[in-house]
Amino acid sequence: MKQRSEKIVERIIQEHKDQKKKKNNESATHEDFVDVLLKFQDRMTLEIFAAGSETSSSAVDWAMAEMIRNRRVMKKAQEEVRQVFNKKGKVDEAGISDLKYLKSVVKETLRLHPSAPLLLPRESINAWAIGRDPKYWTEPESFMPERFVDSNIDFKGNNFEYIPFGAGRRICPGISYGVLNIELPLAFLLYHFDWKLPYGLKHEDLDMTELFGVSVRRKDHLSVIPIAYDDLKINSQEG
Ligand code: HEM
Repeated sequence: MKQRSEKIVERIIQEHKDQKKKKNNESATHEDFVDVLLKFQDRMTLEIFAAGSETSSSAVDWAMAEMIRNRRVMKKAQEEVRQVFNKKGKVDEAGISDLKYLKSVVKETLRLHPSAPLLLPRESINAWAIGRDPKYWTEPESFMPERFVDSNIDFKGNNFEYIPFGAGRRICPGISYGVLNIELPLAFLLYHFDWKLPYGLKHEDLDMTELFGVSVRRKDHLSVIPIAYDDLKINSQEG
């Protein structure tokens, strides 16, 4: 029964799409309810895709850059990830909740580098500046995930000094998905690889210049050399 009704809906959608193609060449266009729904669906899909992709990928980029610059943090986060997933030999979603320190790394990343710094469309609020305000944060310019380890501050907009996802009625509806979309790739990157900078660059000299816009991206692409964990394990067994 379900299959039959799905087929009927699919046929209606296809008919409307075909008609739309035909109508594009004619001046007078008449839209019915299905046409409007199709338009709405396309826009929604696009908007949700846009809202959820660059925000998370820019956070992953900044988290990696901060950890590469702060070797102590990288070591601690990597040890945690490997300790949690070593038995399984691979990273999976189920183990992410055990990554207490990595979760703090993500929080600290979004404090210093909120993906939507001006909380668009609320241009009057600057989450970037609030996250670095010395009234609320000790050593605000330092990357110290420890500040979140035993703290109650979360992403839900209850603490106005920390609002990377906004607050109140229009708070980001994609928080859980967005955060997982940062934590999971980071866990993969830290589990499977060690990271070093090319051309003998010093970690502490890594350029962190920001490029401001709707989002705050790195001005320069992050170029890093991955060293596979499997190779490291083999080398340490041989040596
Ligand atoms: C790191 C990831 C993300 C960050 C930092 C982020 C941040 C934000 C911020 C600051 C807002 C504006 C809140 C306000 O106006 O007060 C927002 C709104 C929104 N976000 Fe996100 N977001 C992220 C991921 C996502 C994902 C994954 C989705 C969807 C799957 C999503 C969907 C939306 C939508 C639909 C709105 C508009 C809500 C409204 O106006 O009622 N976001 N987001």
